[in-house]
Amino acid sequence: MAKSLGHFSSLVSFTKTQLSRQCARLFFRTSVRRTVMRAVPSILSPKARDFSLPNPSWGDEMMRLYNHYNQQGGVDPEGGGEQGGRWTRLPSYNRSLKYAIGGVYLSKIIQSKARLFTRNIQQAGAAFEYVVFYTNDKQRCVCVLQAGHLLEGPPGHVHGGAIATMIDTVTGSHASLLCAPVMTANLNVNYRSPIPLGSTVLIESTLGEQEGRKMFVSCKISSSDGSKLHTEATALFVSVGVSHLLRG
Ligand SMILES: CCCCC/C=C\C/C=C\C/C=C\C/C=C\CCCC(=O)SCCNC(=O)CCNC(=O)[C@H](O)C(C)(C)COP(=O)(O)OP(=O)(O)OC[C@H]1O[C@@H](n2cnc3c(N)ncnc32)[C@H](O)[C@@H]1OP(=O)(O)O
Repeated sequence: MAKSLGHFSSLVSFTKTQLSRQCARLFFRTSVRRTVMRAVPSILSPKARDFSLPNPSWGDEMMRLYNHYNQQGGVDPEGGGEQGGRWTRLPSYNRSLKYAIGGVYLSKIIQSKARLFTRNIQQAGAAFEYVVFYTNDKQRCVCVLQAGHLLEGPPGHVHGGAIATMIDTVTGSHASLLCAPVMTANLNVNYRSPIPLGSTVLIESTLGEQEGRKMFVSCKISSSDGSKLHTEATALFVSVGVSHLLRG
């Protein structure tokens, strides 16, 4: 009896040692993994950051318009609600290719360090803060843009190149919704009135004619209350094969 008890207690202490070793190993592995994950979250994080969600840099006007379009069944303030006027938010990542279906391998082949131009400034609110919504029928898109202080052109106002960038981005995203991948073949911009730095504006994109691979899109930028027209533009997008992107 005493012998079998001794056997039992040595078995327990052996199991305890094994368990504590395993726990220590597990703890070590977990804490190492946690440290690595903390150190390089952008590489290992399984979840991509969606830049079109609110962040603390968004001002009252940006938030008001975001909430307006984001509400389920939110309708166009200009009354286009019946014609596909429900708005859906378009997620936005800084690696559009990587997060497209089948794009993860292409993004490695093309350029692993590539980041979307409008989403690569670290400081929230410093440059392009924007969110794009599209209608059910995908005929229209609206973008709410808050233009940060790094986008200055004429003193106190937004740079024309930054405005053209946003027009290209919104109309390009719009064309991509219907036929990705696309490339801008032509962009015409008429600057009607300057956009104050720091202001929130609306960029509206409307799909025009579609002829084979060609998609014509028109666009206007107005003040957030719609009272002032800032910019008008037309764009032509041509849908391309993936091989066109690989050719360089
Ligand atoms: C799995 C992959 C997924 C990838 C996509 C993933 C995600 C996308 C999602 C979101 C994207 C996010 C944000 C979007 C942000 C920004 C968008 C930015 C887009 C750009 O910033 S992009 C850079 C600037 N862009 C270029 O760097 C283009 C250089 N260029 C070329 O690459 C070629 O030039 C091309 C492809 C345009 C055409 O070349 P091509 O050989 O394919 O076709 P071709 O020449 O035959 O033209 C076909 C028909 O278009 C007519 N046509 C052509 N060009 C014209 C012009 N300028 N004016 C009037 N008509 C024109 C022709 O007259 C003919 O018309 P027709 O058929 O009637 O004869």
